[in-house]
Amino acid sequence: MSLVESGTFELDARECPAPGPSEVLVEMSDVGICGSDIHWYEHGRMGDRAVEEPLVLGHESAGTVVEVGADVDGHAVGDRIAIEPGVPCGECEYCCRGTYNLCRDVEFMATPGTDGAFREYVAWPAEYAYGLPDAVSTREGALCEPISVGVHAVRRADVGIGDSVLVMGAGPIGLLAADVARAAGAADVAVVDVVDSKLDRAVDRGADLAIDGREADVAAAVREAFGTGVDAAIEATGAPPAIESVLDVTRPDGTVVLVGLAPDTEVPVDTFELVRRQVDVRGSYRFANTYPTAISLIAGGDVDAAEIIDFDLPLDRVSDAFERAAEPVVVKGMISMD
Ligand SMILES: NC(=O)C1=CN([C@@H]2O[C@H](COP(=O)(O)OP(=O)(O)OC[C@H]3O[C@@H](n4cnc5c(N)ncnc54)[C@H](O)[C@@H]3O)[C@@H](O)[C@H]2O)C=CC1
Ligand SMILES: CC(=O)[C@H](N)C(=O)O
Repeated sequence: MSLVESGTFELDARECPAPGPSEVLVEMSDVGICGSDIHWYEHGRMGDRAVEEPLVLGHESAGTVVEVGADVDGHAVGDRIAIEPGVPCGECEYCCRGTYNLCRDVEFMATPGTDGAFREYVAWPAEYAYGLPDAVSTREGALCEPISVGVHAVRRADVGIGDSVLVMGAGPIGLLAADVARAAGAADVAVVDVVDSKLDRAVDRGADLAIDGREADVAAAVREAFGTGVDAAIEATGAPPAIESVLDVTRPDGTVVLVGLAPDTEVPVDTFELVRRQVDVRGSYRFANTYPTAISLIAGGDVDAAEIIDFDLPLDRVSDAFERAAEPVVVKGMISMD
């Protein structure tokens, strides 16, 4: 199923790909709809990149191996796997350092030039396919991708035992990052959002404090609850007012990790305050070396991946699914390929 222009998907018949020697052929079963898929669907472009050829969307995916390339070890036909959607060049400075999320030549699913996972079969490098244990369904395994964004952000935030953490935004990234922060040892987790049902959901999932960003002065609410501020804050909205206020919620020597992405986001920054309070402000881009951790977090019950899913629809209802996934109350929509 390809996006041919903004708002239009078309079913196109393609040959089943043949896996290369180091690839596995995967029959897809579950694919999540990410905010970036919705952005491509609604606008047909992102920044300076546009959909000029039909593009298969979907990069949160899992399925079953149906064929293995001649050189593949460690995967067999019948294995259920989650697919890591970015394949880096493996040769640049960042790949060599292990921060392959920063590779400039990465081929990332569902971006122009690299088809995504809303299709029956995907041939993918075995190195970026991860076996799922019995305790993890393919539906949950597909969500290793947004969980990985959370794992990377929590690592960037250096969250440790006993820490207090604020997560701005209770979308999929925020809710999953909150679970990951708890698993990393956070003793107190506060979540901010501007949608009632999402605040309720954060509390149901274990947040100690839910702050309504429409009503509260977030920094004042944080200080009331946590004294001089939280140890770490993770921004997962991309909304300028939230970005502005997240810079003011940590204690002196705290860490703010910016995950939220929105084109052309500019916010006023009081650098004097950031310097005086010695705040670390860090970006967090995609993820590297996170899939095994994401799988263990689901298997161990630390991250409730299934709970964030609001609906599953079949591939032939992909347009309905995208319209529904874009509703502000929806956290995660999935396409079920079976
Ligand atoms: N850095 C990276 O590698 C990645 C960044 N992202 C970005 O992270 C952000 C979060 O992703 P999703 O959870 O998928 O997005 P989402 O749009 O589903 O969730 C954002 C949440 O923020 C809430 N929100 C909006 N304005 C707010 C405000 N002023 N205060 C508090 N909450 C507010 C919304 O109600 C929503 O629940 C997006 O900007 C996305 O583009 C997503 C994946 C990877
Ligand atoms: C990592 C992501 O999920 C993001 N949507 C992206 O395309 O970078």
